[in-house]
Amino acid sequence: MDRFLIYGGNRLDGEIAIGGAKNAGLKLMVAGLLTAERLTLTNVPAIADIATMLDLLRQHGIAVEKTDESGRTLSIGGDITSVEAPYDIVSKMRASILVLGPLLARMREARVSLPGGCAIGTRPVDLHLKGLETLGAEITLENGYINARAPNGLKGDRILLPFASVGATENLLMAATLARGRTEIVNAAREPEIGDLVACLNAMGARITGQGSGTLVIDGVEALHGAEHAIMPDRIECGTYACAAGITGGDLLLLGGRIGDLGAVVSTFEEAGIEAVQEERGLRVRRTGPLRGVDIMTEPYPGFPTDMQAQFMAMLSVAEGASMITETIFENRFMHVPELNRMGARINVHGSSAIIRGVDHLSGAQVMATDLRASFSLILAGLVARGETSVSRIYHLDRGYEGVDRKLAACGARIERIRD
Ligand SMILES: CC(=O)N[C@H]1[C@@H](OP(=O)(O)OP(=O)(O)OC[C@H]2O[C@@H](n3ccc(=O)[nH]c3=O)[C@H](O)[C@@H]2O)O[C@H](CO)[C@@H](O)[C@@H]1O
Ligand SMILES: C=C(OP(=O)(O)O)C(=O)O
Repeated sequence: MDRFLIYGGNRLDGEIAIGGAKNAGLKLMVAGLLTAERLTLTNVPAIADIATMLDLLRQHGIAVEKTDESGRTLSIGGDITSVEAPYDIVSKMRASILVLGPLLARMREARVSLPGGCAIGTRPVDLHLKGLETLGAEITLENGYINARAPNGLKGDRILLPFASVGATENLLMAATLARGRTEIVNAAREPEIGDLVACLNAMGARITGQGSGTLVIDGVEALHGAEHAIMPDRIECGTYACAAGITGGDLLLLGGRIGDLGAVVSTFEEAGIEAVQEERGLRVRRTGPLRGVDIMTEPYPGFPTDMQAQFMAMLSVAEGASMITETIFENRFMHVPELNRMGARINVHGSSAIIRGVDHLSGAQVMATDLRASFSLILAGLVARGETSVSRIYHLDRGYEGVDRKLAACGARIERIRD
């Protein structure tokens, strides 16, 4: 199992290229199930989750080809020969559940393994299933699988989501593009990745309006056609490297980064003493003075994203004063706390809140990554810790970040990947 060795203390200066967004790319690949024609995606990141989604699409019989040398362009298309998403793939990556709506819409049946929980929470899919039932699907759960049928096709209706779930919004949105008549998704999630999916689906011939308003209106069409779409830049990768500039007191130009996608993260950076300015080539991020403690509550977009919580916690562990972070999206997303505390942080968790008392310095230690964003919080801590930090179980990190050691080292970090 690979690990990272980091020698802390260097300030980061330079440029880092931000890749295509994992949380947009995965759904855009799934959108390829909605048409027999070719969907071409560009700006595809080279991360493990994209490779897993590629396996899943191939399992459904879809041909996926890399059409340029760098592998950043994928051409997806063909006939669906299997409507089953098996446990061994779904258990590796929860986003696999998103094939359910498109398979039902196009093939009128689907059999998808229940994803189950993961390190950050129980993560049920009840809202996906209830919404599809509202569109006329018959759903049963058996032997750990969701069996879904819509023998007469799906039929548009009004769906009120009790919580603005990202995945449920995406699953229902894709299903509704091929349903008969009009579907309204009320209290739909407003994350920028959903905007990217809407843009691609509309380019494929879907009729969707209302993105960003909280209500999506979808007028179903007979069939979708091929299209070409560039995956949006990854706002979480961008925010993560912005934290690397912040914690090391550096100055980074995050190429391709877009301030407009960051929502509440921008004002939180400002409060903490970090300036983020949009430049022509990307987002310039630098520290303007000492790091200051801030209070954060995670919320659906445009609120502060749960996917940036762990990275901010690492940064605030060396800020002046105290901070409080309240996690409202997932019930178990503080797994990085004991590891940060092993490096000398002073963090106490009380229920869904963590109190972080800033310390003068962290010290290098052997720590273990527990999930994707937690992994990067340990790297951030390692970048400023005194001495050597070893972060193990970085397969979590490889799910969603490309070339971390290369990108950080190019800006002055001392980090190396050890292949044990
Ligand atoms: C691949 C991808 O894009 N993942 C993102 C997506 O995950 P994901 O799509 O799973 O996130 P959701 O918005 O659906 O989930 C948020 C909360 O709602 C709960 N819930 C969700 C669906 C449901 O049917 N029932 C239910 O109770 C979940 O358990 C969780 O506590 O959005 C999250 C919230 O911004 C991000 O942290 C993830 O990085
Ligand atoms: C939680 C995340 O991803 P997933 O939903 O795929 O687990 C994430 O991207 O931080």
